[in-house]
Amino acid sequence: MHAAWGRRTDELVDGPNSVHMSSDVLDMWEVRLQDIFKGRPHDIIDVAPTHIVFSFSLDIKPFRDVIEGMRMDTRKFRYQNFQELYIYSYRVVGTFGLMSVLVLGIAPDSLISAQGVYEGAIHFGTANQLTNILRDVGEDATLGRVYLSQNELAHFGLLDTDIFARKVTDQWREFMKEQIAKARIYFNLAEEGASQLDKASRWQIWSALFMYRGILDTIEDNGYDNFTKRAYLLASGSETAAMESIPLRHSISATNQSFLLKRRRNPENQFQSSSRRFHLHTPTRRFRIHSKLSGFRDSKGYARPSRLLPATEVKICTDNSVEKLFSSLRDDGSQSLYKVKLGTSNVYGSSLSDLNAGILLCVIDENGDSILQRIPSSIITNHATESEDGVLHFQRGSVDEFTFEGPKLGKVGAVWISLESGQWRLGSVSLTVICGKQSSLEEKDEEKLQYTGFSYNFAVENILLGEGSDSSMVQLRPCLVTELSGVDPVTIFTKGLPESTLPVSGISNEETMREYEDLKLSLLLYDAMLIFVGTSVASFSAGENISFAFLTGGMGGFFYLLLLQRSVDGLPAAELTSTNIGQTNQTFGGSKVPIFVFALAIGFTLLTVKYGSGDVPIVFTPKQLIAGMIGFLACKVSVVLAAVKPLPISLKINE
Ligand SMILES: CC(C)=CCC/C(C)=C/CC/C(C)=C/COP(=O)(O)OP(=O)(O)O
Repeated sequence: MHAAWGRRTDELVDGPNSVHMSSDVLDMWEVRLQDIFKGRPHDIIDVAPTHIVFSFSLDIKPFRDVIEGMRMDTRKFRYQNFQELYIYSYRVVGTFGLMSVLVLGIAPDSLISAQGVYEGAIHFGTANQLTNILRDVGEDATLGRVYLSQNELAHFGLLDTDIFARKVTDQWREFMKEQIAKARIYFNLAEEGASQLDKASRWQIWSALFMYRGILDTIEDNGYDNFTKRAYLLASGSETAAMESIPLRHSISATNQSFLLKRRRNPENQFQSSSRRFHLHTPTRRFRIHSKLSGFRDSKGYARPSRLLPATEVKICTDNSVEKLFSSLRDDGSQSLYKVKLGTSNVYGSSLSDLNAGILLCVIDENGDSILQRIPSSIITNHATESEDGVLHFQRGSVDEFTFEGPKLGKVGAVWISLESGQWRLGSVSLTVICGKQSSLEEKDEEKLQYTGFSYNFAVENILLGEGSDSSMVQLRPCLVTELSGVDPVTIFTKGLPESTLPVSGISNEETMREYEDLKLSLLLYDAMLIFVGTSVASFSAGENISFAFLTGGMGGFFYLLLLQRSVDGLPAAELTSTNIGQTNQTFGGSKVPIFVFALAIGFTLLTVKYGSGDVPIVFTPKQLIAGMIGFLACKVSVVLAAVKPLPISLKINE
């Protein structure tokens, strides 16, 4: 909770929107915090904190104190005495220590009271903050900030101006010696508390204590010149800089909440910025929030993931993994298998821009029961045989399929999709959930286990998430729910639903074919209408012969269109698509030949009736030739009409 929430809070002051930082923003942040504690997360990244709050029965007080620390940071640039500095240190770091104890755990055979351990944690925060302040005196001075007790400075005859002058004087050295001694006292007090932590967590805290203490040693080694030299841990060099860049908050959350908040270090961000505020330095910004500050979401209209349930890690969907998952699926109906298909848009630049980032997926059922999953951009499986090993996901035009096992949810009401950092354009989403149903005795004998499930489709149209977009998260509600049942769920999982049951998302083959069929039929109908109208007009205004010539030309044009359509249908692409369209093709496949034959029959009948008697000489006047030509050209006019406004005939027929 504290890691993810702290990181987001840190973003407010250090992130891209920090320029908007104001007391209003902090007030809003506090409202969001209260909502988390009421079980009403505003967005996907609030889901994990909400879960942790309820799982560990966390108290809201330290979180409020963090926000208060931020308020201090926006308005307070001088600290009169150590007391003020202590309060500030507690708020921005000690709070984190306090919250961590619950996650780290106290040893059952602890020699001191729980309160003593909590105090140790606060002391660690104080020691760490004092150390950071001493390390960053020079950097803070360039920002016009002095995080040192004014009274203590005065005690050594020092003023702010001495700090801005950046001179290592004797007074400064004496002052520094006293400050370092004080920080060491707090480290010692922290160590007493750390020794009472759960055995599994102790080593982590001890090593952190050891590392942070090293900063004080380095300041001494630098002759107390913290104006122009930065004290790295242990010694200078890339290795130590890298050590420094693994913040404790980070490693604690990674160890203890890994099932929820897996993240990697960003190798680009190895150096720290000025250490004030939360000291959640650059590497911790893996959970960057890209929503603009104006983008605080109104939670009305949003699904409420009020109860977060654990699920297994996400795996790449392969025949192998699906079979394994199904074989391990409990048949008491309490577990379900989930398969999610995430398509990345085809639009240029849609690929996930930050390869260290993951996609967050939250599946929320109608009762608020939810599963939160982090899907990394590349999943390394343990099985060397898996051909998909290390494949990069979320690339332009790709459709990535993942599976996981989780508790049985009710009907899915919504999914939330978000990305940790960078930018990504979502193209399509579908979700299939299969639940093993307990088989009856009779069925058990036959070893036939019935599976039930749902397939959910979501209408998605190239949704840009992250940088460059107003939002880092999207909520999708299912637009089509298909109920599934049967005895062979593996096929549905690996091969997907039969094409005919799939809905259209974007422009599918089926839709394209329907449009094509509409176009074809529109052409013929428009042409037939033009021939009919033209012939009628000609017979009233120019006589029978002219109208007959028009009709003959029109019929010629009609045949021409039919032949043209037949040859287009014969092209490989059309054949390919027609095999996919199933239903649509059946509707029109049968009628194509009769229309052609019917039209031919009418044409021949007309000609036979007209000329078969031998009364009319088969010689055409120029007027008749022109009328015939105009009749033929009616097919061209129908091409224009059909292109401008195709008649939606096939859709209607299908419906
Ligand atoms: C009983 C006991 C001692 C419990 C330990 C509690 C605990 C985990 C305290 C950590 C406080 C601390 C040093 C935070 C700084 O983390 P950071 O990663 O932000 O540090 P940085 O800003 O200096 O890099």
